[in-house]
Amino acid sequence: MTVDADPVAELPDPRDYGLAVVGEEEIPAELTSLVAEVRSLVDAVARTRAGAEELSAARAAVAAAAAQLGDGPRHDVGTMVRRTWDDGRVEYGTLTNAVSGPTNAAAPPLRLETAPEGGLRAQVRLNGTYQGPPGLVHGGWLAALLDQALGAAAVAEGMPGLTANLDVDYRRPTPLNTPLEITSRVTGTERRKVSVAAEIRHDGEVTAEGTAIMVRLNLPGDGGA
Ligand SMILES: CCCCCCCCCC(=O)SCCNC(=O)CCNC(=O)[C@H](O)C(C)(C)COP(=O)(O)OP(=O)(O)OC[C@H]1O[C@@H](n2cnc3c(N)ncnc32)[C@H](O)[C@@H]1OP(=O)(O)O
Repeated sequence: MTVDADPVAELPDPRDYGLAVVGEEEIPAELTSLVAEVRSLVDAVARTRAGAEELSAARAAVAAAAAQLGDGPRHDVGTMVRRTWDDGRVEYGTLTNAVSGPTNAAAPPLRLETAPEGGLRAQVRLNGTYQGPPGLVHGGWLAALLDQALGAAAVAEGMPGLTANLDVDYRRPTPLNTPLEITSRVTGTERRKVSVAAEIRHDGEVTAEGTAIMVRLNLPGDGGA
């Protein structure tokens, strides 16, 4: 595929588009650990065999926690989180992104990093709440993980866009509760189309792989058509 679209030199500040922005470093450590607790709680609730008394006590404790946070201040839906990479690059994602939002307890604990060989990589372990077939990750979640990694690869190259097309191949069953490696990279650009590829591996073997066309957002000063 021809490469005829340059990445934008600097991504615009979402605040210029009316979106609130929170710096990743501003997320309190207490919130990060609360999110981790809630993820464990959801898994525990999904598989508990506790008796009625314990369940009632747990429900009351959860209701108390919900009441404590329920009336407090909240970020607006659409709030962006700003991430500053070691080399000074800045990128934005949604704070409560369904697949990697750092404050979203319903999202897997996915954090993509720059890979030494180019593109992005992450290690993630999916608990029982991501289950499809017995002991295996649900294919919809695998597609979601690939979509996120694919989109983030384009963002990391300065070419944020929306997924126009996503192809997923499931090569092998993907187990729960074990480390999975996710990799992604840009493979080409053509006008506003950014081609991206990603894989999920377990024990070094590809269990799922995907390709996508991300259509770049029309941003001021970019090289897109
Ligand atoms: C750190 C943070 C990381 C964040 C990562 C986020 C990852 C998550 C990504 C998502 O989940 S995005 C949400 C799911 N996707 C959407 O909601 C997109 C919905 N679709 C649209 O909004 C529009 O269809 C779209 C923006 C994709 C394209 O509409 P446009 O009017 O802007 O573009 P246009 O139709 O002019 O097409 C531009 C080029 O893309 C091509 N194209 C459009 N749709 C296509 C398609 N489906 N398949 C292949 N190519 C496609 C089209 O042929 C054309 O190619 P050429 O330059 O060669 O002429």
